[in-house]
Amino acid sequence: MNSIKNHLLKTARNKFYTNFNKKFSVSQLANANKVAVMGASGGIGQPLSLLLKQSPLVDQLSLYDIQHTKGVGADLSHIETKCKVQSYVGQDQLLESLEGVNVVVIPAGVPRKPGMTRDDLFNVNATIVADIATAIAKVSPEAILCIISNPVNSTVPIASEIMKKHGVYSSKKILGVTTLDIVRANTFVAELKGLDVTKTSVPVVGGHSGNTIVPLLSQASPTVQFTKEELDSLTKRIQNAGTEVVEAKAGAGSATLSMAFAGARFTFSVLEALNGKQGVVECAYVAAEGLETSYFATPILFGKHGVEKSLGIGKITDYEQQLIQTAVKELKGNIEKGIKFVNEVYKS
Ligand SMILES: NC(=O)c1ccc[n+]([C@@H]2O[C@H](COP(=O)([O-])OP(=O)(O)OC[C@H]3O[C@@H](n4cnc5c(N)ncnc54)[C@H](O)[C@@H]3O)[C@@H](O)[C@H]2O)c1
Ligand SMILES: O=C(O)C[C@H](O)C(=O)O
Repeated sequence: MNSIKNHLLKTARNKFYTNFNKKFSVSQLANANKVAVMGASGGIGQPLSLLLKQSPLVDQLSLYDIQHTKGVGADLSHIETKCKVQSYVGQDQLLESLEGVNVVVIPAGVPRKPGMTRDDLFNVNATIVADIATAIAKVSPEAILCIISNPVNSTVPIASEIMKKHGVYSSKKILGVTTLDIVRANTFVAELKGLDVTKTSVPVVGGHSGNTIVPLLSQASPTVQFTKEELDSLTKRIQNAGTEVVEAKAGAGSATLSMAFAGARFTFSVLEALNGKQGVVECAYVAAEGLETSYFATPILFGKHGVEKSLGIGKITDYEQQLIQTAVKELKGNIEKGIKFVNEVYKS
Protein backbone atom coordinates (compact mmCIF):
# COMPACT_ATOMS: atom_id res chain seq x y z
CA MET A 1 0.00 0.00 0.00
CA ASN A 2 2.72 2.37 1.05
CA SER A 3 4.79 1.69 -2.04
CA ILE A 4 1.80 2.44 -4.33
CA LYS A 5 1.24 5.65 -2.43
CA ASN A 6 4.92 6.56 -2.74
CA HIS A 7 4.88 5.80 -6.45
CA LEU A 8 1.81 8.00 -6.99
CA LEU A 9 3.36 10.82 -4.98
CA LYS A 10 6.60 10.57 -6.92
CA THR A 11 4.76 10.54 -10.25
CA ALA A 12 2.69 13.58 -9.32
CA ARG A 13 5.78 15.37 -8.13
CA ASN A 14 7.78 14.56 -11.26
CA LYS A 15 4.87 15.70 -13.42
CA PHE A 16 4.74 19.01 -11.52
CA TYR A 17 8.46 19.68 -11.95
CA THR A 18 8.39 18.61 -15.62
CA ASN A 19 5.55 21.02 -16.36
CA PHE A 20 7.14 23.79 -14.32
CA ASN A 21 10.49 23.35 -16.03
CA LYS A 22 8.85 23.25 -19.45
CA LYS A 23 6.94 26.43 -18.68
CA PHE A 24 10.16 28.25 -17.79
CA SER A 25 12.27 26.30 -20.32
CA VAL A 26 14.84 25.24 -17.74
CA SER A 27 17.69 23.82 -19.71
CA GLN A 28 21.01 24.71 -18.11
CA LEU A 29 21.47 23.62 -14.55
CA ALA A 30 25.24 23.48 -14.35
CA ASN A 31 26.14 26.62 -12.38
CA ALA A 32 25.48 27.31 -8.71
CA ASN A 33 23.23 30.32 -8.47
CA LYS A 34 22.53 32.28 -5.31
CA VAL A 35 19.63 34.70 -5.59
CA ALA A 36 18.74 37.36 -3.02
CA VAL A 37 15.22 38.74 -2.72
CA MET A 38 15.19 42.16 -1.02
CA GLY A 39 11.72 42.85 0.36
CA ALA A 40 11.04 39.12 0.60
CA SER A 41 8.20 39.39 3.14
CA GLY A 42 6.06 41.63 0.96
CA GLY A 43 3.13 41.10 -1.35
CA ILE A 44 5.47 40.41 -4.27
CA GLY A 45 8.40 39.11 -2.25
CA GLN A 46 6.59 36.08 -0.81
CA PRO A 47 5.08 34.55 -3.97
CA LEU A 48 8.22 35.48 -5.92
CA SER A 49 10.36 33.65 -3.38
CA LEU A 50 8.03 30.66 -3.61
CA LEU A 51 8.46 30.49 -7.39
CA LEU A 52 12.24 30.86 -7.09
CA LYS A 53 12.36 28.13 -4.42
CA GLN A 54 10.68 25.75 -6.85
CA SER A 55 13.18 26.32 -9.63
CA PRO A 56 16.13 23.99 -10.27
CA LEU A 57 17.95 27.11 -11.54
CA VAL A 58 18.26 28.47 -8.00
CA ASP A 59 20.64 26.71 -5.59
CA GLN A 60 20.42 29.19 -2.73
CA LEU A 61 17.84 31.77 -1.87
CA SER A 62 18.70 34.63 0.46
CA LEU A 63 15.63 36.40 1.83
CA TYR A 64 16.00 39.91 3.19
CA ASP A 65 13.40 42.28 4.60
CA ILE A 66 13.08 44.70 7.49
CA GLN A 67 10.37 42.44 8.95
CA HIS A 68 8.98 38.86 9.07
CA THR A 69 11.73 37.20 7.02
CA LYS A 70 12.42 34.50 9.61
CA GLY A 71 8.85 33.19 9.29
CA VAL A 72 8.78 33.38 5.51
CA GLY A 73 12.15 31.62 5.37
CA ALA A 74 11.15 28.85 7.81
CA ASP A 75 7.98 28.25 5.81
CA LEU A 76 9.72 28.09 2.43
CA SER A 77 12.58 25.96 3.75
CA HIS A 78 10.20 23.00 4.27
CA ILE A 79 9.50 22.72 0.55
CA GLU A 80 11.10 19.59 -0.88
CA THR A 81 13.30 21.22 -3.51
CA LYS A 82 17.10 21.38 -3.59
CA CYS A 83 17.28 25.17 -3.16
CA LYS A 84 18.55 26.16 0.32
CA VAL A 85 16.87 29.10 2.03
CA GLN A 86 18.53 31.59 4.37
CA SER A 87 16.69 34.51 5.93
CA TYR A 88 17.91 37.86 7.19
CA VAL A 89 15.92 40.52 8.98
CA GLY A 90 16.67 44.17 9.67
CA GLN A 91 19.35 46.63 8.69
CA ASP A 92 22.00 44.83 10.79
CA GLN A 93 21.77 41.78 8.52
CA LEU A 94 21.58 43.62 5.20
CA LEU A 95 25.23 43.17 4.24
CA GLU A 96 25.29 39.51 5.29
CA SER A 97 22.19 38.78 3.19
CA LEU A 98 24.11 39.75 0.05
CA GLU A 99 27.24 37.65 0.53
CA GLY A 100 28.00 35.43 -2.44
CA VAL A 101 24.86 36.28 -4.42
CA ASN A 102 25.04 36.54 -8.20
CA VAL A 103 21.51 37.85 -8.78
CA VAL A 104 19.59 40.29 -6.57
CA VAL A 105 15.88 40.85 -7.12
CA ILE A 106 14.49 43.98 -5.46
CA PRO A 107 10.76 44.30 -4.75
CA ALA A 108 11.35 46.32 -1.54
CA GLY A 109 9.30 49.45 -0.99
CA VAL A 110 5.81 50.83 -0.69
CA PRO A 111 3.10 50.13 -3.30
CA ARG A 112 0.53 52.59 -4.70
CA LYS A 113 -2.93 53.30 -3.34
CA PRO A 114 -5.81 54.55 -5.54
CA GLY A 115 -5.19 58.09 -6.79
CA MET A 116 -1.40 57.84 -6.62
CA THR A 117 1.08 57.77 -9.48
CA ARG A 118 4.19 55.61 -9.35
CA ASP A 119 6.22 58.81 -9.03
CA ASP A 120 4.36 59.53 -5.77
CA LEU A 121 6.32 56.56 -4.32
CA PHE A 122 9.65 58.25 -5.07
CA ASN A 123 10.13 59.92 -1.68
CA VAL A 124 10.01 56.62 0.21
CA ASN A 125 11.32 54.12 -2.32
CA ALA A 126 14.28 56.14 -3.62
CA THR A 127 16.05 55.82 -0.26
CA ILE A 128 15.13 52.14 0.11
CA VAL A 129 16.61 51.28 -3.30
CA ALA A 130 19.65 53.51 -2.75
CA ASP A 131 20.37 51.82 0.62
CA ILE A 132 20.09 48.34 -0.90
CA ALA A 133 22.22 49.32 -3.91
CA THR A 134 24.86 50.73 -1.55
CA ALA A 135 25.01 47.41 0.29
CA ILE A 136 25.28 45.52 -3.03
CA ALA A 137 28.11 47.81 -4.15
CA LYS A 138 29.99 46.93 -0.97
CA VAL A 139 29.32 43.19 -0.73
CA SER A 140 28.40 41.78 -4.13
CA PRO A 141 29.38 44.34 -6.79
CA GLU A 142 29.43 41.67 -9.50
CA ALA A 143 25.77 40.75 -8.95
CA ILE A 144 23.04 41.42 -11.48
CA LEU A 145 20.28 43.66 -10.10
CA CYS A 146 16.67 43.11 -11.14
CA ILE A 147 14.78 46.16 -9.90
CA ILE A 148 11.03 45.88 -9.37
CA SER A 149 10.56 48.74 -6.85
CA ASN A 150 8.69 51.72 -8.27
CA PRO A 151 9.08 54.19 -9.80
CA VAL A 152 11.26 51.90 -11.97
CA ASN A 153 11.92 54.80 -14.39
CA SER A 154 13.84 56.48 -11.53
CA THR A 155 14.98 53.59 -9.31
CA VAL A 156 17.14 52.10 -12.10
CA PRO A 157 19.07 55.39 -12.56
CA ILE A 158 19.31 55.62 -8.74
CA ALA A 159 20.93 52.16 -8.45
CA SER A 160 23.25 53.00 -11.38
CA GLU A 161 24.41 56.28 -9.78
CA ILE A 162 25.11 54.49 -6.49
CA MET A 163 27.24 51.90 -8.31
CA LYS A 164 29.11 54.71 -10.12
CA LYS A 165 29.80 56.43 -6.79
CA HIS A 166 31.35 53.21 -5.49
CA GLY A 167 33.33 52.65 -8.69
CA VAL A 168 31.62 49.34 -9.49
CA TYR A 169 29.15 50.37 -12.20
CA SER A 170 28.39 48.10 -15.10
CA SER A 171 25.47 49.02 -17.35
CA LYS A 172 25.12 45.30 -18.18
CA LYS A 173 24.08 44.47 -14.65
CA ILE A 174 21.37 46.93 -13.69
CA LEU A 175 18.00 45.89 -15.03
CA GLY A 176 14.56 47.42 -14.52
CA VAL A 177 11.90 44.70 -14.56
CA THR A 178 9.12 45.66 -16.99
CA THR A 179 8.07 42.07 -17.71
CA LEU A 180 4.61 42.58 -16.24
CA ASP A 181 3.83 45.00 -19.09
CA ILE A 182 4.70 42.28 -21.60
CA VAL A 183 2.75 39.63 -19.68
CA ARG A 184 -0.29 41.92 -19.71
CA ALA A 185 0.09 42.86 -23.37
CA ASN A 186 0.30 39.17 -24.32
CA THR A 187 -2.81 38.38 -22.26
CA PHE A 188 -4.93 41.25 -23.57
CA VAL A 189 -3.98 40.73 -27.23
CA ALA A 190 -4.58 36.97 -27.02
CA GLU A 191 -7.97 37.55 -25.37
CA LEU A 192 -9.05 40.11 -27.97
CA LYS A 193 -7.93 38.10 -30.99
CA GLY A 194 -8.69 34.60 -29.72
CA LEU A 195 -5.01 33.53 -29.84
CA ASP A 196 -3.14 30.90 -27.86
CA VAL A 197 -1.66 33.12 -25.13
CA THR A 198 1.34 30.82 -24.66
CA LYS A 199 2.33 31.57 -28.26
CA THR A 200 1.54 35.29 -28.21
CA SER A 201 4.36 37.77 -27.82
CA VAL A 202 4.16 41.57 -27.78
CA PRO A 203 7.25 43.71 -27.14
CA VAL A 204 6.72 46.67 -24.80
CA VAL A 205 9.33 49.43 -24.81
CA GLY A 206 9.97 52.81 -23.12
CA GLY A 207 9.54 52.83 -19.36
CA HIS A 208 7.23 51.53 -16.66
CA SER A 209 4.58 54.13 -15.89
CA GLY A 210 1.46 55.32 -17.72
CA ASN A 211 2.43 57.07 -20.96
CA THR A 212 5.99 55.74 -20.83
CA ILE A 213 4.72 52.17 -21.37
CA VAL A 214 4.74 51.73 -25.16
CA PRO A 215 3.39 48.44 -26.53
CA LEU A 216 4.62 47.73 -30.07
CA LEU A 217 1.44 46.07 -31.29
CA SER A 218 2.65 46.17 -34.90
CA GLN A 219 5.35 43.70 -33.84
CA ALA A 220 2.97 41.28 -32.11
CA SER A 221 3.67 37.67 -32.85
CA PRO A 222 1.77 36.01 -34.47
CA THR A 223 1.08 38.97 -36.78
CA VAL A 224 -2.32 40.48 -36.04
CA GLN A 225 -4.26 43.34 -37.63
CA PHE A 226 -5.84 45.95 -35.36
CA THR A 227 -8.35 48.68 -36.15
CA LYS A 228 -7.53 52.19 -34.92
CA GLU A 229 -10.13 51.73 -32.14
CA GLU A 230 -8.51 48.45 -31.09
CA LEU A 231 -5.07 50.03 -31.10
CA ASP A 232 -6.29 52.91 -28.93
CA SER A 233 -8.13 50.76 -26.43
CA LEU A 234 -5.41 48.07 -26.17
CA THR A 235 -2.66 50.66 -25.74
CA LYS A 236 -4.66 52.45 -23.07
CA ARG A 237 -5.44 49.22 -21.23
CA ILE A 238 -1.79 48.08 -21.24
CA GLN A 239 -0.64 51.51 -20.03
CA ASN A 240 -3.26 51.59 -17.26
CA ALA A 241 -3.24 47.92 -16.24
CA GLY A 242 -1.31 48.63 -13.03
CA THR A 243 -3.91 51.24 -12.07
CA GLU A 244 -6.69 48.75 -12.92
CA VAL A 245 -5.26 46.42 -10.22
CA VAL A 246 -4.61 49.25 -7.74
CA GLU A 247 -8.25 50.35 -8.04
CA ALA A 248 -9.60 46.78 -7.79
CA LYS A 249 -7.50 46.23 -4.63
CA ALA A 250 -9.03 49.45 -3.24
CA GLY A 251 -6.22 50.49 -0.91
CA ALA A 252 -4.73 47.03 -0.27
CA GLY A 253 -1.77 47.55 -2.61
CA SER A 254 -0.93 46.92 -6.24
CA ALA A 255 -0.23 43.89 -8.44
CA THR A 256 1.58 41.20 -6.46
CA LEU A 257 0.73 37.77 -7.89
CA SER A 258 1.06 38.68 -11.56
CA MET A 259 4.22 40.59 -10.65
CA ALA A 260 5.64 37.57 -8.83
CA PHE A 261 4.98 35.51 -11.99
CA ALA A 262 6.61 38.18 -14.17
CA GLY A 263 9.52 38.66 -11.76
CA ALA A 264 10.19 34.92 -11.63
CA ARG A 265 10.07 34.64 -15.42
CA PHE A 266 12.54 37.52 -15.73
CA THR A 267 14.89 36.08 -13.08
CA PHE A 268 14.84 32.64 -14.72
CA SER A 269 15.75 34.21 -18.06
CA VAL A 270 18.67 36.07 -16.46
CA LEU A 271 19.83 32.85 -14.75
CA GLU A 272 19.52 30.75 -17.89
CA ALA A 273 21.68 33.21 -19.80
CA LEU A 274 24.21 33.30 -16.91
CA ASN A 275 24.35 29.52 -17.16
CA GLY A 276 25.26 29.78 -20.83
CA LYS A 277 21.96 29.39 -22.64
CA GLN A 278 22.03 31.25 -25.97
CA GLY A 279 19.32 33.46 -27.44
CA VAL A 280 17.60 34.49 -24.19
CA VAL A 281 15.60 37.68 -24.82
CA GLU A 282 13.39 39.70 -22.44
CA CYS A 283 12.36 43.34 -22.54
CA ALA A 284 14.06 45.32 -19.76
CA TYR A 285 14.61 48.95 -18.78
CA VAL A 286 18.36 49.50 -18.97
CA ALA A 287 20.98 52.14 -19.77
CA ALA A 288 20.49 52.96 -23.43
CA GLU A 289 22.84 54.04 -26.18
CA GLY A 290 21.85 55.86 -29.35
CA LEU A 291 18.32 56.57 -28.14
CA GLU A 292 16.69 59.81 -27.04
CA THR A 293 16.91 59.00 -23.33
CA SER A 294 19.75 57.55 -21.27
CA TYR A 295 17.54 54.69 -20.04
CA PHE A 296 14.93 52.94 -22.15
CA ALA A 297 13.25 49.54 -22.19
CA THR A 298 13.83 47.45 -25.31
CA PRO A 299 14.12 43.74 -26.01
CA ILE A 300 17.47 42.72 -24.55
CA LEU A 301 19.63 39.74 -25.43
CA PHE A 302 21.02 38.36 -22.17
CA GLY A 303 24.36 36.64 -21.79
CA LYS A 304 26.81 35.37 -19.18
CA HIS A 305 27.36 38.88 -17.77
CA GLY A 306 23.83 40.26 -17.95
CA VAL A 307 22.97 42.51 -20.89
CA GLU A 308 24.68 41.22 -24.03
CA LYS A 309 23.05 43.78 -26.30
CA SER A 310 19.88 45.75 -26.91
CA LEU A 311 17.91 44.51 -29.90
CA GLY A 312 16.51 48.03 -30.34
CA ILE A 313 12.95 48.97 -31.17
CA GLY A 314 12.94 47.68 -34.75
CA LYS A 315 10.56 48.97 -37.40
CA ILE A 316 7.69 50.89 -35.83
CA THR A 317 4.57 52.61 -37.12
CA ASP A 318 3.84 56.36 -37.03
CA TYR A 319 1.32 55.61 -34.28
CA GLU A 320 4.03 53.97 -32.15
CA GLN A 321 6.53 56.73 -32.98
CA GLN A 322 4.10 59.25 -31.50
CA LEU A 323 3.67 57.17 -28.36
CA ILE A 324 7.46 57.06 -27.99
CA GLN A 325 7.74 60.85 -28.36
CA THR A 326 5.30 61.29 -25.47
CA ALA A 327 7.12 58.64 -23.41
CA VAL A 328 10.53 60.26 -23.96
CA LYS A 329 9.42 63.60 -22.48
CA GLU A 330 8.25 61.99 -19.25
CA LEU A 331 11.15 59.55 -19.05
CA LYS A 332 13.74 62.30 -19.23
CA GLY A 333 12.26 63.95 -16.13
CA ASN A 334 12.03 60.63 -14.25
CA ILE A 335 15.66 59.79 -15.04
CA GLU A 336 16.92 63.25 -14.11
CA LYS A 337 15.04 63.06 -10.80
CA GLY A 338 16.75 59.75 -9.91
CA ILE A 339 20.23 60.99 -10.83
CA LYS A 340 19.74 64.24 -8.92
CA PHE A 341 18.53 62.37 -5.85
CA VAL A 342 21.74 60.35 -5.54
CA ASN A 343 24.07 63.23 -6.30
CA GLU A 344 22.36 66.00 -4.33
CA VAL A 345 20.06 64.52 -1.69
CA TYR A 346 21.00 60.99 -0.68
CA LYS A 347 23.30 60.54 2.31
CA SER A 348 24.60 56.97 2.52
N1 LIG B 1 8.05 46.72 -11.72
C1 LIG B 1 6.77 46.37 -11.69
O1 LIG B 1 6.20 45.99 -12.72
C2 LIG B 1 6.03 46.36 -10.39
C3 LIG B 1 4.82 45.65 -10.28
C4 LIG B 1 4.17 45.65 -9.05
C5 LIG B 1 4.68 46.35 -7.96
N2 LIG B 1 5.85 47.03 -8.10
C6 LIG B 1 6.47 47.74 -6.97
O2 LIG B 1 7.07 46.79 -6.08
C7 LIG B 1 7.18 47.36 -4.79
C8 LIG B 1 6.71 46.36 -3.73
O3 LIG B 1 5.36 46.09 -3.87
P1 LIG B 1 4.61 45.07 -2.86
O4 LIG B 1 3.20 44.97 -3.31
O5 LIG B 1 5.41 43.84 -2.68
O6 LIG B 1 4.66 45.94 -1.51
P2 LIG B 1 4.54 45.40 0.00
O7 LIG B 1 4.34 46.57 0.87
O8 LIG B 1 3.56 44.29 0.06
O9 LIG B 1 5.98 44.77 0.26
C9 LIG B 1 7.12 45.54 0.29
C10 LIG B 1 8.11 44.89 1.24
O10 LIG B 1 9.29 45.69 1.27
C11 LIG B 1 9.74 45.69 2.60
N3 LIG B 1 10.64 46.81 2.83
C12 LIG B 1 10.36 48.09 3.13
N4 LIG B 1 11.50 48.79 3.32
C13 LIG B 1 12.52 47.93 3.11
C14 LIG B 1 13.92 48.04 3.17
N5 LIG B 1 14.53 49.19 3.46
N6 LIG B 1 14.66 46.95 2.90
C15 LIG B 1 14.07 45.77 2.59
N7 LIG B 1 12.73 45.60 2.54
C16 LIG B 1 11.97 46.67 2.80
C17 LIG B 1 8.49 45.75 3.45
O11 LIG B 1 8.77 45.34 4.78
C18 LIG B 1 7.59 44.79 2.68
O12 LIG B 1 7.73 43.47 3.17
C19 LIG B 1 6.36 48.65 -4.83
O13 LIG B 1 7.23 49.74 -4.98
C20 LIG B 1 5.51 48.48 -6.08
O14 LIG B 1 5.13 49.71 -6.63
C21 LIG B 1 6.53 47.05 -9.29
O1 LIG C 1 0.78 49.90 -10.74
C1 LIG C 1 1.59 49.84 -9.83
O2 LIG C 1 1.74 50.73 -9.00
C2 LIG C 1 2.40 48.59 -9.65
C3 LIG C 1 3.09 48.15 -10.89
O3 LIG C 1 3.95 49.11 -11.41
C4 LIG C 1 2.16 47.61 -11.93
O4 LIG C 1 2.33 47.93 -13.11
O5 LIG C 1 1.26 46.83 -11.58
